[in-house]
Amino acid sequence: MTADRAKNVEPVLEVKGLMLEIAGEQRVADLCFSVNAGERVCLLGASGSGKSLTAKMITGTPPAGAKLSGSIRVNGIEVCGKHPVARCAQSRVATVFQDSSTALNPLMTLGKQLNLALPAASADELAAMLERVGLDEIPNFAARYPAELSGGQRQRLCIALAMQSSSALLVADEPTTALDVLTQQRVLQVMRDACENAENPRALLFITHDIAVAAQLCGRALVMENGRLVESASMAQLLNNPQHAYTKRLVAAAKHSTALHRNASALCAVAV
Ligand SMILES: Nc1ncnc2c1ncn2[C@@H]1O[C@H](COP(=O)(O)OP(=O)(O)OP(=O)(O)O)[C@@H](O)[C@H]1O
Repeated sequence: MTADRAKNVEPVLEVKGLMLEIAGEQRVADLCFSVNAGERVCLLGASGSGKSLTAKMITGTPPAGAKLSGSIRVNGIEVCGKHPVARCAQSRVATVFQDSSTALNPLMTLGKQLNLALPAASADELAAMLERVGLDEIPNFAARYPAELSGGQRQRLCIALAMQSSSALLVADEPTTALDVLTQQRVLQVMRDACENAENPRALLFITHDIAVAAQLCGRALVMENGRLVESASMAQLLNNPQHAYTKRLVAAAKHSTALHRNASALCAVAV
C-alpha cells in the first residue's frame, strides 16, 4: 500500500480491541476508535482512567513489563507493541507529553538541538517557529540549555518541535497543563493550524481532563472510565446531551465553573 493511498482511504489512527495488563491487572480494556486526517479528537477521563497508558501504547512507549493485545494501526500499518525506533517513517507518531523535562537533551544547547532536529530549516523558519509558540523574545535562546528555560517554556519548545515533524499523527498528553491561559491559547492555535494544513492535514489525539480546553480544540470526544471507552460523540453532542454518568458530571462541573467565571467577570465589571 502506498503512503498516499493509506492517507486518503484509511484513518490515520485505528485502534481495535486494545488491552493492556500490568502485573496481572487489566488497566485498559477493549478500546476501539479511529481518528482521520485533519480530525482533532480528545480523550477525556478522570485521573487514573487510562488515558496516558493509551497514549503510551499508541506512541510505542508502554511501561516495561506491560502486556498489550489488540491492534493499533497508524496509516494502515500495524504498530501494537512496536517501539518507536522499530517503526517505519510512515507509522511514526509525533508526541508531546505532560512532562517535557525528559524530551530535551540536558547537555546540549537549544540552538544545537534545533539544528539537529530540523537540519533543513533556515534561520528565518526557526525564528517563525519560535514566534508561533511565544519563545522568540527570550534573550540568548540558542545558547541556553534546557534547564535555563521554565517548565512552560520547555513545554512550548517541545510542542513546536512536534508540530514540525512530518508524522501524520500527533498525540498530545496534557500538553497545555503547565501553561498560563494566554500561552495556552497560542499553543492551541498552533495545534489547530498543524491539523488544518491543506498539504499535510494531521490527525490529533488530544488527551486531557479539561473539557473546557478540549472544547476549544476538538470536534470529537472519547471518554474513558476505568480503562474502558464509555462514550464517543461529537464535541457538540457531548456538551449538549452527555449520555454516560461520568460525562454528565464532567459537563455539569465545566458549566458550573464557566458560570462562576461569568459571575466573577460581572462582579469585576460592577467593582470597576
Ligand atoms: N507503570 C505503571 N505500573 C502500574 N500501574 C500503572 C502504571 N502506569 C499507570 N498505572 C495505573 O494505570 C491506571 C491508569 O493510569 P493512567 O496514567 O493511564 O491514567 P490517566 O487517565 O492518564 O490519569 P491522569 O489524568 O491522572 O494522568 C492508574 O490506575 C494507574 O495507577
